[in-house]
Amino acid sequence: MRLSGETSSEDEEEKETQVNPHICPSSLNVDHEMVVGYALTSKKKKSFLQPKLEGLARNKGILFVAIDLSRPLADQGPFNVVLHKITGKEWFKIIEDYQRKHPEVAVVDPPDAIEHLLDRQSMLQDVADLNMHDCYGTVAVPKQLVIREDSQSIPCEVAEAGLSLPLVAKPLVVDGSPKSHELFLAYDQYSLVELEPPMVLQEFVNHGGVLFKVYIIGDFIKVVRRFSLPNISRRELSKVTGVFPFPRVSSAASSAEDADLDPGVAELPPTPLLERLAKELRHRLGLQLFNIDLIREQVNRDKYYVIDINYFPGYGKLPDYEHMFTNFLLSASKSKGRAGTMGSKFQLYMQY
Ligand SMILES: O=P(O)(O)O[C@H]1[C@H](O)[C@@H](OP(=O)(O)O)[C@H](OP(=O)(O)O)[C@@H](OP(=O)(O)O)[C@H]1O
Ligand SMILES: Nc1ncnc2c1ncn2[C@@H]1O[C@H](COP(=O)(O)OP(=O)(O)O)[C@@H](O)[C@H]1O
Ligand SMILES: [Mg+2]
Ligand SMILES: [Mg+2]
Repeated sequence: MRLSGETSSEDEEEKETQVNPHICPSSLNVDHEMVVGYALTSKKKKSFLQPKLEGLARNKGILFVAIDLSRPLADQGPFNVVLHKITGKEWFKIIEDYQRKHPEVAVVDPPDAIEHLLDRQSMLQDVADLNMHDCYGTVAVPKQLVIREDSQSIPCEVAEAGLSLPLVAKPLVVDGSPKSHELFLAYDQYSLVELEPPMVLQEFVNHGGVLFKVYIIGDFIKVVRRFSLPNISRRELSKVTGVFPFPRVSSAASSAEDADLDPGVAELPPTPLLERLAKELRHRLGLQLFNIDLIREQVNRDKYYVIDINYFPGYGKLPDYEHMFTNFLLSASKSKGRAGTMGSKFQLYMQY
């Protein structure tokens, strides 16, 4: 279905996407199949809700409407789908209450499932439990240790846990703040006392300097290559001491898609492995929108490690995300509608 009065002219299409997002959808004179309420930070809105996405969505009968955080959610809508990426207990409670009162709405995703990804220890727990050994490769988590307080005890704890150097030190909590992405490389365990807990210490894995970002949008999977930290040789390790901050090496600006890479490094992970990993994690995490940072061990090329999982990542930089996302929204809304008559327990299973 289309918005009424729609024409094929690009200019008009552009104008129509500018519909005031604060207008109550029921008051709009439009013929839309579904309304998607969204609560996103201005940064996320800018990177995700691009005119091309809004235009394509409108052609498929999907209208995006901004949720006004200063007004009760119950007074807004009606929505078929609610998309959100706002952290904080207050918002999580609002969205949970809303889902209880409106089981017919597909809330993407449930706050308790998102919360699981806000801590770098619980984030990787489900991968550790996966037991993926015979699927064109093995998928694991690098050995890691959580330090909650008292940095003086770190050298002992690292030795007791049997962690091998070098280590990557990552803030335990991931809340979208720049601080939660301030990571360090540690060449010796004694220098770790300089760092500020709470943090995770994770074994560094040589992986040829390229990382795979595996994007999941419901049933859709898309993988891209990004540059990452280069290998660290034994020689370098024996000569260097200290902890060193490093910048966001695998951001969108570090795409390795067009780089002239060694074929052994560039080769994408096997599709069956990615499909199984994505399916298992969707099910175990109870999430539809996330990405996985995956690296392949340099020496043992059928060994993969998940090092990071991000909720509602930067889809806007993914080629063709508009098609995948709009199709996902249509199916999320439909499966919720179908399952709505079958009781809420069943709805969850219907989505996987
Ligand atoms: O933790 P890592 O692995 O770095 O993942 C980040 C976060 O998902 C960021 O989202 P948020 O800031 O909401 O946490 C996202 O930024 P955008 O939302 O601006 O796209 C980044 O996109 P890239 O910049 O494409 O990497 C993505 O790489
Ligand atoms: N265990 C590891 N071994 C090798 N490189 C790693 C490891 N952990 C992180 N990195 C590198 O550090 C980058 C950032 O780490 P990540 O855990 O993804 O944190 P963030 O949430 O800030 O993206 C990764 O993209 C990768 O380049
Ligand atoms: Mg990452
Ligand atoms: Mg991350």
